Amino acid sequence: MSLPKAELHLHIEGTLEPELAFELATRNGVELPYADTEALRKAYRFEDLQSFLNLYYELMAVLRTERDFEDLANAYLARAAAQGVRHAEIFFDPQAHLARGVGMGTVVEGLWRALGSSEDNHGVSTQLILCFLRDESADSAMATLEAAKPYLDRIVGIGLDSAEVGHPPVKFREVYEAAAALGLRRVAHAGEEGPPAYITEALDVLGVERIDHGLRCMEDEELVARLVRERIPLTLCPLSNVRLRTVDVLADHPLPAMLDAGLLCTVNSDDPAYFGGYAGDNFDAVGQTLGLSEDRLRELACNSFLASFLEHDEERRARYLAEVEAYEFG
Ligand SMILES: Nc1ncnc2[nH]cnc12
Ligand SMILES: [Zn+2]
Repeated sequence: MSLPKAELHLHIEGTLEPELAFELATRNGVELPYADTEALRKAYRFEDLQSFLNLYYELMAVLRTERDFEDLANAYLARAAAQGVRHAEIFFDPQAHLARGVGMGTVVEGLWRALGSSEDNHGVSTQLILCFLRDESADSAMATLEAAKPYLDRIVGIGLDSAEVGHPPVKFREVYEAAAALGLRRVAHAGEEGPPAYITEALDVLGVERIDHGLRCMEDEELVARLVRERIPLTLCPLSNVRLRTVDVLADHPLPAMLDAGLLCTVNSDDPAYFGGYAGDNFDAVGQTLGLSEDRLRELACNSFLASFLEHDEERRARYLAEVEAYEFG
């Protein structure tokens, strides 16, 4: 669906399509434990978040040079643009690269080669969000923030991802405080597999402005009321939820109930190469399977721009919102 939209929950490493993975493996002399793209695609059957993360981290071995990160980002931006994405706030996972000896500069400069010219090349404005891996230590997160300091002009904010259960937000209190002092915006994954209490903690302890996923808020009526009252955006990822078995089937997804409750929901793709669809595919899927009306789809698209970190450019935001209003469904 080419309805104009912002993508606010997208891991750039999760856009690594099998074809590009093999191309980069060949270019860098990295051996992948899969015979070909077809064999790799067959590995894309996940039991839960961890089983996905195992493959996600394994395949990152092919990303080694600035050019690799540039190619990865350009491939994503071209696909996103074709599906109506006008603005993308893109996560990256530096710790997963630093651990392999790939430096912060290689990652950020490589991504920036694509992001810096994205408006001209793809018609997509972009921002970059550095994510900490919550299954690594708080000290490691702090060292990562330190390593990012020379690149802060390229980074709008910080996030928190990877294995959620057992790694509550409070573990990262100090690093979020340090990031806030640097003027960085704050988001965090919470309530994907973890309990509603992690959502509350992310708001109260980490001071986040958006919750990534947040699906499990629906188990706590008071929390839902608070999220509605405080207009906290949730960056939902419906196809991801099905692939990672957070919901059994898309038809059971709580998105309609969440919209009815007045939550500020957005629809995003998370790791589109792994979960069977980019942003527009997610919109198509919820439109068709959940029977969302055109008004609801338009509301989701408007929400994405309202929830974005575009305050510095209200003129642009107004232009994007006008594009949503003017969009004609086919
Ligand atoms: N859906 C997800 N949840 C947590 N960490 C992630 N890293 C990449 N995708 C993720
Ligand atoms: Zn995610």
